[in-house]
Amino acid sequence: MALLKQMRHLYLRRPSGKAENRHSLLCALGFHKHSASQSPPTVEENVLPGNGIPSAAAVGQDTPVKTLKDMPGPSTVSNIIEFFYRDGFSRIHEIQLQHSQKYGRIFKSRFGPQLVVSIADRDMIAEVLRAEGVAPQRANMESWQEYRDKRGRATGLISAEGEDWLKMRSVLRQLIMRPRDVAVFSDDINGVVADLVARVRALRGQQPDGLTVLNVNDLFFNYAMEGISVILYERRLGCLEEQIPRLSQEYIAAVHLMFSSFKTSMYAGAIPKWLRPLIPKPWRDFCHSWDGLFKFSQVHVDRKLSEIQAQLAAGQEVKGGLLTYLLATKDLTLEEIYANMTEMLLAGVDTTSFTLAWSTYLLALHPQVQQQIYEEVVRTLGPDKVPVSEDIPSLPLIRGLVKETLRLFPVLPGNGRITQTDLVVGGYLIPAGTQLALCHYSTSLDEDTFPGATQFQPQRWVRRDPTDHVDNFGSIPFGYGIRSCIGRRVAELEMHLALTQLIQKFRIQVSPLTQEVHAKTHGLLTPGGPINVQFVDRQ
Ligand code: HEM
Repeated sequence: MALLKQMRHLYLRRPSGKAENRHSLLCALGFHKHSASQSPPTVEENVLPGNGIPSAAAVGQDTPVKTLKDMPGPSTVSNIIEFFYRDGFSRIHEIQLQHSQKYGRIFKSRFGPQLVVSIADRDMIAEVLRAEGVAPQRANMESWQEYRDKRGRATGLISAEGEDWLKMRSVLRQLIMRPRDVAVFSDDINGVVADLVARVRALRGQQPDGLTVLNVNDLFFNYAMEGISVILYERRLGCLEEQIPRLSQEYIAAVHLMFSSFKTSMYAGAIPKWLRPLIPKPWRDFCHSWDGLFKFSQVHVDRKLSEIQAQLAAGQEVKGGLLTYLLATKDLTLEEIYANMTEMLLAGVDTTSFTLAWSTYLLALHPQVQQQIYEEVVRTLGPDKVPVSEDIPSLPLIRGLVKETLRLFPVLPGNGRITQTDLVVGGYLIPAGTQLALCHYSTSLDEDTFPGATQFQPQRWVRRDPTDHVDNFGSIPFGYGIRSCIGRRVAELEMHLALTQLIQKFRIQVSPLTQEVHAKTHGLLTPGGPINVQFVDRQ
């Protein structure tokens, strides 16, 4: 990416304390609502052909505005029963659907002291997101902030707010937000895809039928981990090798553990501080998980820094990618680099791997659809050509496959926003500071927006002609607007390149070992059981 001939200002050691260089970016850059400096998605990012969508639901001047008191919703007692006695935490997506059917497209719920307004309507969601200010807030991140204060760590994009967030976002968005920015990673990702294909062959060879890969999610976890590490740390970890190097193995095991314990320890933030001496485990686990995540990133960032310093000392040219660029430019402090690498790793592994696991499952369940996609791939690339990022626009069904998978199984079944001004939505006055839950799982399954909503139809995303598109907030798996997923293009590249090659090389079939797999919520929307699929050679 960047050719750095001279780097005199590299970070030499880890500064202590929190992020430095906080200056009033909001004022200095003169940001205001809908400024040109924001990065609203292109039309192409949120399009769905063929469905006319009315303009966002508006409250007429004369319509009397109702208050939150008037808003329907489940009682606190029924929520407690649903979540604690009926294990609602693993069915949050289903409860979202049930509640929206029972109470309507906007309803309120109370979780202890916290009031949440849920919105399960495409147009109301559009209204909220389109009205966002310059630094939208997703949720209360007090516990994340508390950990960072305690350890003298900086916040990364996920946990930062206000000017800190805006500063980091404006640096990172220039590096990985557009398809052409991530196109440079094509070759590196294809190296990882080659190892994925080899790993599929090796794993199926270990099964009696010579075809089945058990629990593809483990395989895709390793693929996603390897893929994101190549981009974030500019380094291969060996996650897809037969013998994973010991150091990498330890890291993968630690990170694996962290990802799983992390999700449960998320509840640490929900337990009031005064209760911690009585119930210390969640907060202890929460801190422990973050210690591990930060350590992992720090090792790799520090290693890169040492390599660069050695190259400079030897008078060599320094070439590199994202991390090299960040270390060289000092646009972010070293602590901010640690924090962002940590948070991007956290956000970039499970999300991509679950989506890939669901995609292969859906392909296996729908051989005819798979055949159509295969024909498109072979028509466009032939049976052997390795796809690169520039080929993806010519593979609309591969893009449709990813979009349709994320519509049926949005990794984040809901998202949050804290309102920054008073808003009127759906006829209700919602005061500033209210936590909103945007119910993407429900809107993704709305028949009005997606006829045949429960069916798997990647072709529904293919445009019939260039004018065949409308803004669509029914399915926005990466969010929308200035606070949307910064890793979207990276994730898409990893998924498009992997799926294209898997479809090109293998017929993917359901294994007799696979039971029907349902989704469950475990922080993210995950496969509720192992997905075992057969990979049959095409040639
Ligand atoms: C299938 C893959 C992925 C999905 C579905 C996904 C989805 C999302 C969603 C819904 C959000 C919240 C957006 C909002 O609030 O409007 C988000 C935020 C974020 N994602 Fe992703 N993501 C994926 C992959 C990745 C990857 C690979 C990375 C790392 C490069 C990443 C890094 C982030 C970060 C840092 C944020 C916080 C952005 C901010 O607050 O400014 N994500 N993602």
